[in-house]
Amino acid sequence: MSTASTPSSGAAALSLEGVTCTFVSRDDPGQRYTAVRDVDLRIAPGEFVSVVGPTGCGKSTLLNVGAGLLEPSTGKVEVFGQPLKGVNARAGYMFQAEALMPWRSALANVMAGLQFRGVPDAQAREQGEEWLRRVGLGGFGDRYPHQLSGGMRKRVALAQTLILDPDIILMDEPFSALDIQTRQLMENEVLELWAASRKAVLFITHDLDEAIAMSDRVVVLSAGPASHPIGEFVVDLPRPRDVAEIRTQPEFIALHEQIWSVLREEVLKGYAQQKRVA
Ligand SMILES: Nc1ncnc2c1ncn2[C@@H]1O[C@H](COP(=O)(O)OP(=O)(O)OP(=O)(O)O)[C@@H](O)[C@H]1O
Repeated sequence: MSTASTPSSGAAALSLEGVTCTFVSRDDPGQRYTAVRDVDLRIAPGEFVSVVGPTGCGKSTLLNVGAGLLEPSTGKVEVFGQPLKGVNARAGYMFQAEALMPWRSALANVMAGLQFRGVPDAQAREQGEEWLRRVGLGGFGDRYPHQLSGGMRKRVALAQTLILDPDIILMDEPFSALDIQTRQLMENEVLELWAASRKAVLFITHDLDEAIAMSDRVVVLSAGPASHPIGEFVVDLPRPRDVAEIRTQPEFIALHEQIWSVLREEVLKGYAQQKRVA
């Protein structure tokens, strides 16, 4: 197994150490459910890390911990060497669900974060237009979310996240609702934008192909309860990458086989659990 360690020099952009999260059980309020247990996860500045694992294993839970939206039951969370208190102000998020404000145009959506930060309107507008151009939506600023396709809405959401220039980008299955062609276009766009500014990225996905194609490192989580990392793989495929083309490379296929051999059993366990619950 090409086990990896994060570059150790300097503080991690995001570091989770011994993180455990327990919830009141949804089935039996008298019981507690341990979603993740004793998780260590470090993302270096500029590193693109994907977390894969079976459905319901705790991927979003870890992302929420990194975002500061969920306080772990035990464990330590640090952002650039500082303990995280409250919401992670150095992070930007992109979630699976649509987060655009339907009453605002695309441009107004992209500008919103800057306006909330008190940036004067004219400046926010200028930057908003620039970001819409960067995500290929130059002429669409006055459209409302319902007038845009799913892929275009994702581009607006991407611009909305990146305009704030976060040092850490947290993405929770951002493209899972898109058709495969649009999805691959968006993945390539994200890689291009990432290459230009090299932020730390924590990317959550179900899709192992997507994880390998995008990342520097793939972390595999075990099935829950008490999910934890059971494998870590360095992806040393050359960049820039085209996510559609790279899948045909022998190195990609070999790595896919290697990771899948670890992930497969966990996916089966996760699936069996879901069936029991259903
Ligand atoms: N607030 C909560 N209260 C109770 N249980 C919760 C809560 N949040 C998450 N869980 C449970 O913790 C486990 C992990 O959930 P999480 O959403 O992190 O998994 P996931 O790997 O992101 O799932 P998916 O792949 O389906 O998106 C699940 O069993 C879920 O039901």
